[in-house]
Amino acid sequence: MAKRNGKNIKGIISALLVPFDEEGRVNEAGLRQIIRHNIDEMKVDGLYVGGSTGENFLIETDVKKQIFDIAKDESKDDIHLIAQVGGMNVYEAIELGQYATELGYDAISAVTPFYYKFSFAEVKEYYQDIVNAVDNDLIIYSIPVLTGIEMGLKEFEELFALDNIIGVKFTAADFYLLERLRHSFPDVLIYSGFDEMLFPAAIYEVDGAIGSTYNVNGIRARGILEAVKDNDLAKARQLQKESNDLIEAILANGLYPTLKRLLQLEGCDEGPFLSRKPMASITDEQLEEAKRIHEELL
Ligand SMILES: CC(=O)N[C@H](C=O)[C@@H](O)[C@H](O)[C@H](O)CO
Ligand SMILES: CC(=O)C(=O)O
Repeated sequence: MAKRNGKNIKGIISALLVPFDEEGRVNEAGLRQIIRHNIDEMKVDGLYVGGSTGENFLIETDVKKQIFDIAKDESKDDIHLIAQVGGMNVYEAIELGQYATELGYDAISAVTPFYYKFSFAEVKEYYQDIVNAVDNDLIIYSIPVLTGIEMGLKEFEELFALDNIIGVKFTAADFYLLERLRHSFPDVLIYSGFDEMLFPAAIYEVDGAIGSTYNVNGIRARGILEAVKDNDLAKARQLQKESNDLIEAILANGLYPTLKRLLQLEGCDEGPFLSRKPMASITDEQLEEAKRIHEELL
């Protein structure tokens, strides 16, 4: 029986990074350190497990389950857990959704299916199939720049009308659509998906933010949400500026390898922090730059 805690998930949620070893296996000790770093140092409200940031589309179903297990075991009930289960295989999405629900995940999330140019009718049926089969709350993951699936107000309205769909991780720079969604669906949970645009998203009263850089920049991000709530826009803008100096440098140096290196420099030091092939692991030059980023921008 699902706990149905989805509606409580607000605030800063890190998209969990996963360190791999030379053979592409999960470095469990390192992963546990990253989870602890998020909880103890970044003070995050939750973790988004199995996202792009976790290199999730590069790994096997049983490894996805292993990562869900480790995240639950390490974080217990201290924070909210969202399991990203979506992909191009709806049967796998259902299997993973049921698995994470059994483990006690507060909600599941599913990216829109990608690669083939699916029609909206196909996308809707995909979500319908998942919520029919999984007894949990579901957060849509919309990231058109990577999936090619663009949805407007009408499409979101149809999806939000499905039972158990409670929110959307909105990873787009379309602030017009964001405003229309917020205004039209005051009870739907909306999470900002681009960390570099958290401040403007917060002005439109998103419920929280889900992103990769919160693994290392969670404190500033929380500061942005709080400053906007307190109507201190100058402070929020300053924190976004500092965050974006950091994010710009991270993106230029390679997003996931640099984030993993920054975590190592923050003391998550157990075992290899490699990427899953075909994603490249960090080079010596990138290591040097990560050191500079750590010293000057974090
Ligand atoms: C593809 C990807 O990683 N997207 C993340 C969330 O959706 C973001 O957190 C970005 O990584 C971040 O905003 C940097 O661009
Ligand atoms: C939220 C994000 O970065 C992800 O898909 O992992």
